[in-house]
Amino acid sequence: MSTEVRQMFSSIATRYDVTNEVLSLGIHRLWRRSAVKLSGAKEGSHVLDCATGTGDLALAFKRKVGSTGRVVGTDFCPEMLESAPAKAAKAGLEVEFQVQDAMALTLPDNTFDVASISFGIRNVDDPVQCLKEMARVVRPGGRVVVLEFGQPTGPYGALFRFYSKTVMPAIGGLLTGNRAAYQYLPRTAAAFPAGDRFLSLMDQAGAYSERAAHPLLFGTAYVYVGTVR
Ligand SMILES: C[S@@+](CC[C@H](N)C(=O)[O-])C[C@H]1O[C@@H](n2cnc3c(N)ncnc32)[C@H](O)[C@@H]1O
Repeated sequence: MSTEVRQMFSSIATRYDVTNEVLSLGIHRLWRRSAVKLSGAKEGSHVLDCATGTGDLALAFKRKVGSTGRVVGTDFCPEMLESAPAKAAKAGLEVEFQVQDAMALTLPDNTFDVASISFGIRNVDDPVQCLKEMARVVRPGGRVVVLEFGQPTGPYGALFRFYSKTVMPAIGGLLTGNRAAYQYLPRTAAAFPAGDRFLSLMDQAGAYSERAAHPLLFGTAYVYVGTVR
């Protein structure tokens, strides 16, 4: 499973950013800002961004933590990471990037104030293991922040499902040449436990003293925040 996921991301890596921008109408930037705000990261904080892909959330964190802070962006797909260092350099931001599997990080315990993952946790083989692993590398009292799609309901939800099932694969396929990837991404988003169901995964991880779900745009996405025991 993880090999197929890695190959899929590798095939869309060079077109990922432009496709993201078009398909989200730029809204992903606002969502990332919310994730950074809710993480409690401040000047000087040490942050790990898992499944960082092309590094957008890592860069948003670096803007927050400043030159005294440290941000490490990790992903298990080297091709997704490829453009990240140049993006950071262009923005004048110093971020470290490493190839790492979010389910088995080769980083010491209690290293970071915050660990984050955006639109990545639904792609890992075992989200509970990933939540444990992220908590392991965060100091007690620090936070784990997850940004992930939800399943909005009502008339807006119907519109969103139509958009995900038809518009996303068509445009994503056109821009990347991999229509299947843009069928997989909304399909996994529709099936992934959101809201209270994700909070119970956080409970199963047994690593958080508090956890909360913050809906964005009528539940189109959520920011989940866990305080590490
Ligand atoms: C939809 S992209 C999101 C990228 C980025 N976080 C963002 O918000 O744009 C999902 C990313 O998760 C990565 N990924 C999936 N499973 C992973 C794992 N087990 N360990 C590390 N990265 C993983 C993929 O390589 C891909 O870059």
